[in-house]
Amino acid sequence: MNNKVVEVKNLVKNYGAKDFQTKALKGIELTIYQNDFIAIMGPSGSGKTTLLNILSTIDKPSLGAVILDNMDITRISNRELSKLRRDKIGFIFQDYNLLDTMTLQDNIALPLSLSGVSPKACIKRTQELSGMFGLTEHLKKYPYQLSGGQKQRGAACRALITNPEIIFADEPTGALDSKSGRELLECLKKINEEGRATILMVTHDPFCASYAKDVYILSDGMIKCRVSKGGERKEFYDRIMDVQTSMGGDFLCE
Ligand SMILES: Nc1ncnc2c1ncn2[C@@H]1O[C@H](COP(=O)(O)OP(=O)(O)OP(=O)(O)O)[C@@H](O)[C@H]1O
Repeated sequence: MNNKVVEVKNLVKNYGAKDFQTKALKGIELTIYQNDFIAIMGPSGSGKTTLLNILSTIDKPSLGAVILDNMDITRISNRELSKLRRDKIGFIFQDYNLLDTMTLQDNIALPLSLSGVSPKACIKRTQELSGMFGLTEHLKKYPYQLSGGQKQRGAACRALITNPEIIFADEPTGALDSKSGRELLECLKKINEEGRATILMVTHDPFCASYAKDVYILSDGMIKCRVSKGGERKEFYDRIMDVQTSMGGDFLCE
């Protein structure tokens, strides 16, 4: 059995004051093991973003715990949080979040250089990762000279460069055309299969989710079911679609 990376215990999130409360998460229990590739799906308003924001330390829960490295990361100091975000967690956002004034190479290497790694080692690691993501010839370019797909693959390299314990991805293909989305997902799948990344992504897209190994369906702030891969991706996609249909239609955001 693989090691536990993140343990989510009885996570509750209520927004607003007592009389006008929205119960966004109603007691989520979830364990993420090393080398998992998990997709969280669910209808609009089911709590996906809320869950991801709490797991990735952007927001705090009303109740419950998120254990990473024997620490409850919902209760640590800001200083410990910065270190945790820098060393242990990688993020891939829908809109890339690359810095416009830096080349792709410098963008990818940024988390490493901030950690004080030598320029030579930064370049070596950047070249290795960017090669895996088909970006070698684009490293000297600035973000405005790159396609959306190239930018997002660059953002994935930046998320991976410190070898974080876990990568959180928020609709990573949301702004990409289908070909670029597929290229990104193939890269993430490969790096996960090689045992180099544990990934949790939120998506409303069954095609995107079918690249994961397990899909958790959120509904009304609770995990309603888990669909695990087993066979081929296409067969997994069909099963995800079946579950989606059986739960009353598609999960597309409005
Ligand atoms: N800052 C907030 N204040 C009050 N209510 C909020 C806030 N953020 C989210 N909510 C509510 O919490 C519930 C869960 O929202 P959340 O954004 O997590 O859903 P989601 O599954 O990510 O939806 P979508 O797929 O549309 O992005 C919704 O009912 C939403 O209206």
